[in-house]
Formats: sequence, C-alpha cells, structure tokens
Amino acid sequence: MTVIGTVGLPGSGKGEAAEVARDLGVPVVTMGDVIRQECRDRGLDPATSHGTIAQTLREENGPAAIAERSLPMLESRLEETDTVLVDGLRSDVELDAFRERFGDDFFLVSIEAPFEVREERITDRGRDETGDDGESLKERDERELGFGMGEVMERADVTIENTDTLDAFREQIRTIIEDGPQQYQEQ
Ligand SMILES: Nc1ncnc2c1ncn2[C@@H]1O[C@H](COP(=O)(O)OP(=O)(O)OP(=O)(O)O)[C@@H](O)[C@H]1O
Repeated sequence: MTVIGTVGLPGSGKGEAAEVARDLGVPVVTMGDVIRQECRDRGLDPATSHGTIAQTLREENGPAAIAERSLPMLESRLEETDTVLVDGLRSDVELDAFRERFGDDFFLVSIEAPFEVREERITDRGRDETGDDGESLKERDERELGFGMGEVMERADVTIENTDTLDAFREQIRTIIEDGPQQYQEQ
C-alpha cells in the first residue's frame, strides 16, 4: 500500500501530478473533494458553501479536520487499489494525521518552482480561478505559507524542482508512482 501526498505552492504543478496519477489509473483524493462531500452531507451547495464549510470544519474539529475526513475516503479507495494520491497538503497537522494513519506507507512529494516561473505558468494557464477573489500570487503564497505549508515542504520525502519541461516533470511523477517511492526512501 502506498499513499502519495503532494505539497506545493500555487502553480507549482500539483494539478499536473494528479493528472499523471489519473492517467495511470491511480485514484486521486483532493481536500476539495472532502469539503464538497461535507457540504452535501449538510445539505449545502458546494459551489457557494465551500469556503465556509472548510473553515467550520476546522473550527469544529481542529486544524487537521479536513485531512481526518479524507481518511475514510482514502481507505475505501485502498480496498480496490494499491496506490492512491492525496492532492495538495496544506499544513503540518494534516501531514501528522496522514503519517499517524499510514506510517511509512505515506510518501510526501514536494513540488517546487521559483515565484516567477509559477507566475508565468499561472498566467498561461489562464483558467478562471474560483475562490481567488483577485488575490495576487504573492498573497496566495503568504496565505498558504501561513497555514504551515513551508514546514510540510521541508518534511517531504522527495523534492521535485519543476523547472524543466512539462514532459520531464510528468515523467518524474510517473516514475515515483510506477516504481514506488522505495527507491527514494532507501537513499
Ligand atoms: N514543467 C512545466 N512546464 C510548463 N508548464 C508547466 C509545467 N508544470 C506545470 N505547468 C503548467 O503550469 C500551470 C500550473 O500547474 P498546475 O495547475 O499543475 O499547478 P498547481 O500546483 O495545481 O496550482 P494551483 O495550486 O494554483 O491549482 C498548468 O497550466 C500546468 O500545465
């Protein structure tokens, strides 16, 4: 069993990594999925209640609430398959929750790229970012780092510098998923 987690600032390449996983038939669980499910469980529309419910969950159940809610989702996927990917960890308490549950079977990949590179890629991506409210990349970085993302990145098992081509990046992610993280853990 392997649970691969990704962490990275906006525009670093987490979405691409999740795409690679899906292409390989590896189920992807995102924290967003957890929040959307919680909205539905409470009879609310995820489109309008996403932010409020994310905050409410943390207030009611502590800062690791969303990670903890994702555990049953991950466990049910792991009944059918050996590897799953958790997209986009945000805080060290979330990392603690995954490490506590999965131990060494949890493998964390930090995806990193310089500010200017991410800024350019986000501009090129050009998708309408919901929930951004015109927030600048600098502000988003600061908000994410404020949740403790910097510590999570430092505690990763492997760091991928996503500064080469998209193909090269996708290949690196594919190798981690296909060959298993053991190759990195043994180093
Ligand atoms: N190595 C690369 N070369 C060129 N483009 C890339 C590379 N890696 C990612 N991209 C592109 O950069 C954009 C940002 O990547 P992606 O959407 O995966 O980031 P993200 O970490 O999921 O960001 P966010 O947290 O904002 O959703 C995408 O359009 C992606 O296709």
